[in-house]
Amino acid sequence: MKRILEEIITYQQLLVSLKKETMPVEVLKSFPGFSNPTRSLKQSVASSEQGIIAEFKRRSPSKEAINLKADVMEIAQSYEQMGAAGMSVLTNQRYFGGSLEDLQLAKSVCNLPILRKDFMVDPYQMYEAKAYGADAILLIANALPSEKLEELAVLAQELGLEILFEIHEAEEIEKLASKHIDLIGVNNRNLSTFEVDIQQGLDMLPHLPSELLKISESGIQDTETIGKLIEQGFNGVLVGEFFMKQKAAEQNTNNR
Ligand SMILES: O=P(O)(O)OC[C@@H](O)[C@@H](O)c1c[nH]c2ccccc12
Repeated sequence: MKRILEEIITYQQLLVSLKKETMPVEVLKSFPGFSNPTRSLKQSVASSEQGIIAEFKRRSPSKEAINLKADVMEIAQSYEQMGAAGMSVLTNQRYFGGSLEDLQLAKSVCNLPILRKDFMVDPYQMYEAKAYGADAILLIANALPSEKLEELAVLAQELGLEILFEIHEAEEIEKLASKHIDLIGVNNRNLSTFEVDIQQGLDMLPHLPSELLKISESGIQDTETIGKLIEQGFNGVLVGEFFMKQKAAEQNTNNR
């Protein structure tokens, strides 16, 4: 069942071992991004009405093409104009058609806090995230053992990166101490079957620590659903495909 997730993790580990050779941590530390102050995603979500984290995603394993020709700078600016609280950028090339350069470009053209959306498996990726301008990173409960999650979280915090901790089942919250969590993401999509169940995410709300900011992630396809999720107790939402498809449709009409 966990096949695709396992495949991605194995691939990530291999990729990281190659990158460590070509771009050592010492080099990453010399990137200008390293001295950037953090734009707080947590504060931005907390002070925003709907806490929208808008995602940049060209394709995905569950959908293939979403918006292959998307221009990251244009979209970053339009997300900011639309009033998003933050932007999530997929940096995974193989499965999502994204890159760290996309993240760097997004960061450079808007003032939104930027989340590096990727499968984090190694401390190296924390340095990389910081170097390319991320303000926050994603840690997926289901992807790693507790000890590894903690190791990555400690380093991320040392580097000034905030943490969005993603769970799919309420019990997974126990895999990482809340002192390491800035935002908790409830993924409505099962990463093994790709099935989406927004109600299941809503049902988890009473089981989550009340002091943490809660984000409903994935499968949100209209503004009514955003309103409903916020009304029922989420502090924010993470929306990718819906916005990226809208942008693709706008592009088509403009080019006609
Ligand atoms: O495009 P959607 O259905 O609105 O979903 C966005 C986001 O939640 C999704 O991309 C996502 C959630 N968790 C992830 C982990 C890795 C990669 C991607 C994701």
